[in-house]
Amino acid sequence: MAMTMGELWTQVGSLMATLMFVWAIIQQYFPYQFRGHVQRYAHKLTGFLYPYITITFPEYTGERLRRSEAFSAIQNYLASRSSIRANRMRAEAVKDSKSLILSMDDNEEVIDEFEGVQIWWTSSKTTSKNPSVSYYPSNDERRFYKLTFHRRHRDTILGSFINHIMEQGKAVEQMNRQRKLYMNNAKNDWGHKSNWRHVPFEHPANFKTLAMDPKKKQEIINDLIKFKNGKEYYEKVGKAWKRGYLLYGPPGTGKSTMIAAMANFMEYDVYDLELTSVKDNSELKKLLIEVSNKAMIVIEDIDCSLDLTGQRKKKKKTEDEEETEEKKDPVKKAEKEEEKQSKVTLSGLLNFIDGIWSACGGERLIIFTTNHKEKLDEALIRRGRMDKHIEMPFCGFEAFKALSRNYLDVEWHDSYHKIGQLLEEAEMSPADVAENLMPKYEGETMDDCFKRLVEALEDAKEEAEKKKKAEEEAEAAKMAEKEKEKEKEKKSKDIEMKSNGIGGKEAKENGETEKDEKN
Ligand SMILES: Nc1ncnc2c1ncn2[C@@H]1O[C@H](COP(=O)(O)OP(=O)(O)OP(=O)(O)O)[C@@H](O)[C@H]1O
Ligand SMILES: [Mg+2]
Repeated sequence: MAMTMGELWTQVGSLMATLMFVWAIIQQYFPYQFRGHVQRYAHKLTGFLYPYITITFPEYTGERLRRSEAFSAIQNYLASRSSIRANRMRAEAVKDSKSLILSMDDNEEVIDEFEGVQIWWTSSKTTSKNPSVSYYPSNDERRFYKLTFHRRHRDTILGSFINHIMEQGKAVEQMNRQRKLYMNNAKNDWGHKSNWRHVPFEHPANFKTLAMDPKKKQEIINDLIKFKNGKEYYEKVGKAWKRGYLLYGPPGTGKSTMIAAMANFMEYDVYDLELTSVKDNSELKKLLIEVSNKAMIVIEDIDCSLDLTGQRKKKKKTEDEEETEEKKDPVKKAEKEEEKQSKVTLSGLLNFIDGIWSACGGERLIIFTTNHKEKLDEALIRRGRMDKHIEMPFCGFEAFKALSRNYLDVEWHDSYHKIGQLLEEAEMSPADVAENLMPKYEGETMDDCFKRLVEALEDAKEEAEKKKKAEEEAEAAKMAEKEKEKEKEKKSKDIEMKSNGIGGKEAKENGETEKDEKN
């Protein structure tokens, strides 16, 4: 019967112990010069008797005893391999991980397989005999994983298996990682080493509950997947691995919700950049350098962030007017102060998006949102900077259906036809539709919610009609005014021409008399 690995080890282990004991005695009697030769022969003999290779991965490495990346990767890799779970496991809360990591307990052994090659993993620990005082908790207890395989598979293991476990382990770590929402520190926020502060990112938005045209949604999902898997492609075409999205549309149409859904889908950290808190272009650059890979940099309401458009301040107010306004509204005053202090320019921002520094690090999405796309500088949103422009429109019928599925768990209702028609005529944001669909008190029925929505849509329709009528009237008045102006201009031109005509004749006559006199 074939010997199991455990039995083989027991036998080989006792043989090795005997050999080591004999070797320890022998080396006492050998002169120093011969000891190297004897050691070499001893290793050869061991290799002959024990055809397995072992690799040890200690938990802490280096002088400062940092937790080894390889150890963590193996821990995650083994935890993800359900087929090779050990009987005794230990659960650990690892820093930045959103769930407990289960790994095999000390002195456990599991069998793994890679490309038909059998591999043995053991987890052990050594305890130092001279415990010393240290800041590092595991200084006297060193854990390690040991990988054992037959020496005939050396190339497979060293060539591809080690890379495979590192990649797999890191991917699992990425999935288990507690994602973070970063925000840039205000200039006067002293005492922070980093320019970013963070909190756990726990937004529940996802593409399933995001209400929008399904085709458009799928297109965005496909675009994101292509980007995520596009490392080689970006390398091939010589482009930095980043992509810009511009989300535009009226308030409450789901731009911020879309950002959260994207971040959850991609499993990226989110860096919410408040441009008004950035002192100048060089501070902006510093912030960029600190952004990690697999991240999403978001600048919300880009048209309001800074005077990047040159058009934002529509009407110049007099200093007196501004002063009285600021006195009345302290928030406005604070905003004004911030604006005065921030010297980030359009070119600084363009550099931030696709300057040479933006390529330091990969797999990043840059997202801008705005309610007024037309106000933005063309250079800021051209393809290459903002590669994909996504319009978030008022609520359409498909988006409404998704919202009623989310909020009321319903696929169809008698009022759907009417609501569909009203949505075409009235302009209502998904935020308003959702608010009307949400039950307001215990026992409020689905019918009540739909009734409320129909009423709200009818009001909105009326409002939209009024607005349209007012706009048409204003347009007509403007046209009439223009016509009047034209008429007035024409009249004054006619008068001018008439008077010029007479004047011209006189001038001609005068000119001729002058000529005659000369002759
Ligand atoms: N398309 C949508 N799908 C699902 N929920 C939505 C959608 N649009 C809006 N909502 C709901 O309305 C609320 C407001 O939406 P959100 O903050 O995403 O709008 P916005 O477009 O970012 O608005 P603003 O331009 O004012 O920042 C969200 O909390 C969300 O619940
Ligand atoms: Mg928003």
